[in-house]
Amino acid sequence: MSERVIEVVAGVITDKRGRILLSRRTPNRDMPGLWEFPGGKREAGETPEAALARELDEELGIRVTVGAPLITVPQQYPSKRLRLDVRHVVHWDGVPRGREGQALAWVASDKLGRYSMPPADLPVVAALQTPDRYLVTPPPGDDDAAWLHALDDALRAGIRRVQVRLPGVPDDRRRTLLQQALARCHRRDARLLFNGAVEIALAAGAGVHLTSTALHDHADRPVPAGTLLAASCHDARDLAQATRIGCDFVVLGPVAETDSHPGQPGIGWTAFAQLRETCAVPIYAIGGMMPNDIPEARRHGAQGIAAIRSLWSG
Ligand SMILES: Nc1nc2c([nH]c(=O)n2[C@@H]2O[C@H](COP(=O)(O)OP(=O)(O)OP(=O)(O)O)[C@@H](O)[C@H]2O)c(=O)[nH]1
Ligand SMILES: [Mg+2]
Repeated sequence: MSERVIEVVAGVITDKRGRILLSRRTPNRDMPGLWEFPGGKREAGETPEAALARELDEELGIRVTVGAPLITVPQQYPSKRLRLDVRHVVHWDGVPRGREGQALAWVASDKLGRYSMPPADLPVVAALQTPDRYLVTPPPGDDDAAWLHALDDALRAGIRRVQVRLPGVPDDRRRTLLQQALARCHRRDARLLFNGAVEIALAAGAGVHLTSTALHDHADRPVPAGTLLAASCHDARDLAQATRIGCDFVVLGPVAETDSHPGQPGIGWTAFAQLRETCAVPIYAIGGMMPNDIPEARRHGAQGIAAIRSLWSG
């Protein structure tokens, strides 16, 4: 494994209609024909902002104002390691042209998935398209109404992805709770994944969240395309298996110590980023995570955070 990390800066350039500019790699470079966010390698002594401005002038002939960081993706390729630092471009002068003979395309954000991209770009697309918070529900205790009320509060606060865990809840009550939770999520255009038997999730019309144990019970993707599939991962072996069976996203951790596992130290951000390098699946960081950790999570290649306590008010 090569130790030197290539620092790459790329830009998300969005037009007034919300379309994003992609650039196609030309035949004479590595990964020819794949679509990417315009940008390139940072030179020694250059800030990321200066490097991106220079690359976009060279490649597209535009002068840009570089805005907020979106995500930084550490990625191991067969022959190199890179860190892809993606920034929003807030303003530009000039009309983008493929100055190096490359094709360009303005693509609606929800159509980005139709373009073949390098592995490091999959977490970037996920960061553009999908929520930065994944709520994991606490057990309902003996008060279903209070639990549903707290779910409504979370949805009202902007949560759009929910993992429902109902350990030890008897069949009938579980079926009813799941239906009621699903109705609330649908009303807010949020997606619900059930952490439990695949048949129960599919029968209810929910997505599936596999535990790190259940993840290894499947040889193939156990749900149709269009039904969300996620898994809990702790190490590179779990991430490889999640990739093999086609998980749409995973959670990885614990990053920090959590109240639910006191005394068990987290893996920390450095190990998190090293694990993220080994795969291309979108990852939420879990374990002691709060909403104000999202920028740090994004800097280490996570698309956001997963949490119970800090995303649930009940
Ligand atoms: N610009 C850009 N590079 C990406 C993306 N995703 C990704 O894996 N890469 C990789 O990051 C590296 C960036 O190199 P580049 O070829 O754009 O570098 P450059 O513009 O400085 O060109 P040059 O090295 O040919 O002079 C390549 O290995 C490329 O495959 C992306 O979205 N945008
Ligand atoms: Mg380039």
